[in-house]
Amino acid sequence: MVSKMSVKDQHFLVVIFHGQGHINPGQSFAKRLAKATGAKVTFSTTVSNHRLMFPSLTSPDEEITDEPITYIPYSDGYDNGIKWFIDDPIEYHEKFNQVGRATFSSILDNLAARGRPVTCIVYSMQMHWVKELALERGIPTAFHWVQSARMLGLYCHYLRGYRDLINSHIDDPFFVVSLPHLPQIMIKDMPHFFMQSIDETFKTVFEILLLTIESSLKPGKDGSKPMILINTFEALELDALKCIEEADILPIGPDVRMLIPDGNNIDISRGYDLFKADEKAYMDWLDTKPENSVVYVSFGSIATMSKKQIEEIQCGLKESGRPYLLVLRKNNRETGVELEEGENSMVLEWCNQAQVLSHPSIGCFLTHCGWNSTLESLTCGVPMVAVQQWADQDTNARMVVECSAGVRGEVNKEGVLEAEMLRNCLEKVMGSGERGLEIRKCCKMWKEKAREATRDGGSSHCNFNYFLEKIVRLIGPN
Ligand SMILES: O=c1ccn([C@@H]2O[C@H](COP(=O)(O)OP(=O)(O)O[C@H]3O[C@H](CO)[C@@H](O)[C@H](O)[C@H]3O)[C@@H](O)[C@H]2O)c(=O)[nH]1
Repeated sequence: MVSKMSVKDQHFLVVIFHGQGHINPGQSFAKRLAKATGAKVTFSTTVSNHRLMFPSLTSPDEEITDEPITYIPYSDGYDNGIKWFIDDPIEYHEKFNQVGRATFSSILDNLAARGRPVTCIVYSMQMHWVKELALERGIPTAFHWVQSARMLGLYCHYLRGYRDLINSHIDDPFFVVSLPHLPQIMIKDMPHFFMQSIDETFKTVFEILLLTIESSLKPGKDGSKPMILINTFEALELDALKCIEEADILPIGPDVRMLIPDGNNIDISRGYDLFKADEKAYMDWLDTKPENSVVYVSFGSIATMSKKQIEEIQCGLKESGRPYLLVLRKNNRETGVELEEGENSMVLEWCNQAQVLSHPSIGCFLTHCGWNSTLESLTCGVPMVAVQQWADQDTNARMVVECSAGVRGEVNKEGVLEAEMLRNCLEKVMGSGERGLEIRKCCKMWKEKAREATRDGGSSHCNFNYFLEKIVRLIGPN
């Protein structure tokens, strides 16, 4: 058990790369940290994201305290959010490395000058310079990996000797690769960053990603083993967690919005989002629907869908005869697609996904398999139809099928999930056939295991305490 007397005097700084997929697990982790320790916790993301999270501030870059967390933004050099990092990644990352590093460094100086020196930094993807700054200043760190352990394992194997094997078979999608501690995997199910045909955009993003992983594996200033906190749980990825020996690998998840830290109650309280939730009374609408009847559709905060894809999805959903809740962000609406709404369908711009997935009427999640969505679905026991797009999503979709939490919606040659395929998938997952029964049984099991992990004495709870104990050991009592 961690001595609260020593840990509560610390000041944790959780610093996050921009994007909803990073901000959500980061915020959940920060809240959990504050609740478990009573220590000061500061959360920092880019100015442009801070402005979206707090749109009504008088001064847009203002520090804000919403107990128990204080929010202080750093700049990535694009405070108006004009250049999103994949529009021009080379220019973005050049500026991000300079401006981000400098402004983040000033935050550390300012906090120290105000008598609130940071004693531990938890940082996320693409931010290799945080580790460098922390090493210079002797501040202990932990890397917060917000994707699956399997993904981290794949990247580490790629870095540690398997790059040539993977690259030499990259054009053979069905070639099966065997890697230590991971299930055999076909080339087509590997992270799309491995594909040599990817353009410069993704190459740069990938290089920075690898750089961050490499730097996260460096020991601390005192030679201590580095710590990697992973947003997953042991029961889901026991083997994959053994891929890396150079660091303390600590699965501490699921860090999802609906779980109260260290408890098994449901906390539907909102975190701060980059998008405004739709004002339609969607939760009331869900209340009118029978248990396990509604299909929830969302493709996360980045993916865009073609007009054809949206039409096919709407058509498949309508033909399935099942009620559906479809999230389509503004950029998807600009395709000019006609949206159909009626008694059995609702289209939203954004919602509180954790709250929606926790509603008993939800029977299936048609998802792009971003890691947060995948984990949220598992934590809520909702079966999935997986239609992956990029990055880690192929690998996540593969895992969904392997752990019988859903099926994959195969796309046609144009990359479109056709209406008929969608209808069949929904029938497989929600229908009365054997496969559906099996999937629903497994989803209940995953829901229980995910919650078990974060309860007192659960594996994630113990790993979280190990992290706190180690930090206190590294810092020494104040
Ligand atoms: O209407 C919505 C739609 C989404 N969400 C939330 O937004 C987050 C979306 O995250 P995720 O499912 O991971 O998708 P992306 O936004 O696409 O995340 C990016 O970042 C993830 C973490 O690195 C990767 O796994 C993904 O592949 C990558 O696209 C989740 O927490 C959702 O609950 C809402 O709250 N409301």
